Amino acid sequence: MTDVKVPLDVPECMRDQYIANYNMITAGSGRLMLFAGDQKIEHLNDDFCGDGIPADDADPEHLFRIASKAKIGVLAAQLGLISRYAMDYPNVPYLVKMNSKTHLVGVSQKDPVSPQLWTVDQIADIADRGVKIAGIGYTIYLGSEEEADMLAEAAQLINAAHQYGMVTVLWIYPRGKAVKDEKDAHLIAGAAGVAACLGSDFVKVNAPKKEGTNSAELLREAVKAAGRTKLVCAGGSSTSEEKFLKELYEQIHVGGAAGNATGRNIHQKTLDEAVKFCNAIYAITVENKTVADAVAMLK
Ligand SMILES: O=P(O)(O)OC[C@H]1O[C@](O)(COP(=O)(O)O)[C@@H](O)[C@@H]1O
Repeated sequence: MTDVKVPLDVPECMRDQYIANYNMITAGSGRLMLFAGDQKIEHLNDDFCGDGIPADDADPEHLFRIASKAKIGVLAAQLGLISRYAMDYPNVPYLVKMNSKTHLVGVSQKDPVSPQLWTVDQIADIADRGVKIAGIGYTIYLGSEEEADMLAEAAQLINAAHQYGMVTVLWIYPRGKAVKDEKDAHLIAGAAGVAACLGSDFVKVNAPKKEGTNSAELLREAVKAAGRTKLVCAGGSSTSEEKFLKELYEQIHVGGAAGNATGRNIHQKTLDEAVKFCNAIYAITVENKTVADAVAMLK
C-alpha cells in the first residue's frame, strides 16, 4: 500500500472516505487505470459504429459489461449513463465525468468550452443509493477563450468533491486558436502544473510528441510539474495491442506517469477481447508486470 497524502481541503471527518476511494481506484498501488467511457458525448457515434468496430460497441451497455468483467481502476462516464446501468453493475467503481461536449463544432469555428452538467451534491445522492462513485472528472481546454470559466468551475468542483471524500481527475487539453501545438511537451507540462494548482488528485493529458524524440522521455517535464498531482496519459485512437502496451510501459517506467486513461483501445473490441486487453493494461499499470507478461495475457 502506498501512503495516501490527504489534501487539506478534505474535511477531517471525510479523510477515511477519501483514502478508501483513492485505494479503491488504485488498488493501493498509487497508479490509476481509468477506463474512459465518456465518449458517447465526446465523439458521438463515430467511435462506436463503423468500419472495423465490432457490433458489441454499438450498445452503451458494452462499457459496463467490460468494466464488470475486467480488472479496471475506475470507469469514467456521465451521470445519466451511470444512473441507467449501475443498478445492474454495482461492483464497478465509477468516476462521474462532470462536463462533456461533442466534436461537432470544430476548433476552427469556435474555441472549445464544456460547462458543468451536474453538481457534486447530485453525484453524492446517487452514491448514497449504493453506487460506488469514487470520484469526479472534468475537462479544461487550456488556451480557449473560455478558459477562465472552465478553470473556475474545475476549482470549485474539486473543492466540492473533496468535501465528500471523492477523488478528482482533471482532463487538461491545450486547445483553441491560441494553441499552436497541442502536443508540445512544455505546454503539456504547463497543463500539469495548472492541475496541481487547482488541487486535483490526478491529471490526464495527451502524451507529448515531437518528431524524432522519445515521447516517454518528453513526459518527464510534465510529471515534475504536476508534483503531488499524479499524471496519467490518454490512450488515443485504436492501435496494435503490443505497441499500446509498450508505450504504456514506457510512459510509466521512463516518463514517470502514474497510469493511463484509455477509451477506444478498449471499447472498440468484442467483449472477450476488451476484457483481456483491460487485464493486460491493468497488469502493467497496477500489478507492475512487464510488457511480455501483459502480451502473454492476450493469448
Ligand atoms: O483513449 P482515448 O480513446 O483517446 O480516450 C481518452 C479520452 O480522450 C477523449 O476522447 C477526448 O479526447 P479528444 O477531445 O482529443 O477526442 C475523452 O473522451 C476520453 O476520456
